[in-house]
Amino acid sequence: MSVLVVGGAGYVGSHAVHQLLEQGKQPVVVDNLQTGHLEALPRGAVFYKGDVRDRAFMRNVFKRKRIRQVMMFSAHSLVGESIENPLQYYDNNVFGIQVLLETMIEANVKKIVFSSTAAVYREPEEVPFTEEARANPESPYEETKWAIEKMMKWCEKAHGLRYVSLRYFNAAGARSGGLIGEDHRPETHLIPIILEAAMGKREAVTVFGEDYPTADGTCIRDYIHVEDVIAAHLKALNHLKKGGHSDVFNLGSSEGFSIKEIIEAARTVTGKQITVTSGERRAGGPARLIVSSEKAKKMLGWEPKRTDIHTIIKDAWNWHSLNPQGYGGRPRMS
Ligand SMILES: NC(=O)c1ccc[n+]([C@@H]2O[C@H](COP(=O)([O-])OP(=O)(O)OC[C@H]3O[C@@H](n4cnc5c(N)ncnc54)[C@H](O)[C@@H]3O)[C@@H](O)[C@H]2O)c1
Ligand SMILES: O=c1ccn([C@@H]2O[C@H](COP(=O)(O)OP(=O)(O)O[C@H]3O[C@H](CO)[C@@H](O)[C@H](O)[C@H]3O)[C@@H](O)[C@H]2O)c(=O)[nH]1
Repeated sequence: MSVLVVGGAGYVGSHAVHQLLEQGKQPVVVDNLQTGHLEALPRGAVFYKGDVRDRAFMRNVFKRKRIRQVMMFSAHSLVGESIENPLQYYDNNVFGIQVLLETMIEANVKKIVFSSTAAVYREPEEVPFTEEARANPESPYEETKWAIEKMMKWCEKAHGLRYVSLRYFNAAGARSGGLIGEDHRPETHLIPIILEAAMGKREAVTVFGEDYPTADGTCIRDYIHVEDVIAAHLKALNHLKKGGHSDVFNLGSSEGFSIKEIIEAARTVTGKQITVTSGERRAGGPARLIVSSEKAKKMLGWEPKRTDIHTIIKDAWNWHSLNPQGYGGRPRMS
């Protein structure tokens, strides 16, 4: 059974490709490689280089392969950049999935698992928060994810599409063995930045704001192992395959860590000195974001396995240590 993985050469998507193969499924990857890496794809994956917004290209992919289900990862996904370039975000994220859904429906493929974000909620008063918390996107990035969830809902009504939307926060860690991992350029995410400082690739980590209303003044986030994120995607595919209805699920560890706690954990894991400097608050950065994943556990049977923050950082450190230049210069794996 072929599963189309749009954005499968990216950080999160490439972990999906590897897990799909492991489960005996055939991943068919579409990626324009704007932020993804060909070297992240195993030989067993079918790869089509192209843009999801290109209708003719997408029609051709559906013609050539018998695709049954779709996983959608491709997007622009930086909050700050989206505030500066909103139309670029609507184009890649909203128009991108519009073309995907059009070509899926034409090809009579009606099951999709979508990577949303838990940032659609902003900062509810009570944490951890459930799917019932009020959505309140505050940046074009989050707004596009929210709009896509509604787009899929209307396509269900009109065309019988069935979807699962997974809302998560900070995906981190890497597949064990160090073959694939996080390599964003430029890197903006906290854990890889801390590890680059530990490796001496950058002088210091700048903490964005130390005056938040939290115990140590730094932002608290919910970090989730990327392999657990993908395990939930596979459970969601299975839910749809078995005839399950469309739904939205939060994914998280239900535990929050402050920036200073993450830095301290990274010092323990790596045994390296990590220099820290103070910086201004980053735009669109709420103090405390922690989700409840009880619904995904109950309805999808999902159980995250790598919840310990030291394990998450250790797996990321293994990838960084084995690949100090990221994917740069590395041959495609066999
Ligand atoms: N990384 C996180 O912590 C996190 C958290 C919540 C949600 N998400 C969501 O998960 C998804 C994947 O995130 P990521 O960190 O792996 O990002 P990424 O940039 O590593 O991966 C995105 C992939 O999509 C490809 N792509 C982008 N636009 C495309 C287009 N128009 N056509 C074809 N391919 C295209 C890129 O080349 C890349 O390989 C995104 O939708 C993101 O919003 C990520
Ligand atoms: O050099 C840095 C980088 C980050 N931070 C802080 O560390 C925390 C985590 O930052 P980061 O790893 O960039 O994640 P978020 O900004 O929380 O955003 C992530 O989580 C969002 C919620 O889903 C996703 O939508 C985004 O794609 C994903 O990047 C935030 O408080 C940042 O302000 C620093 O202090 N210094």
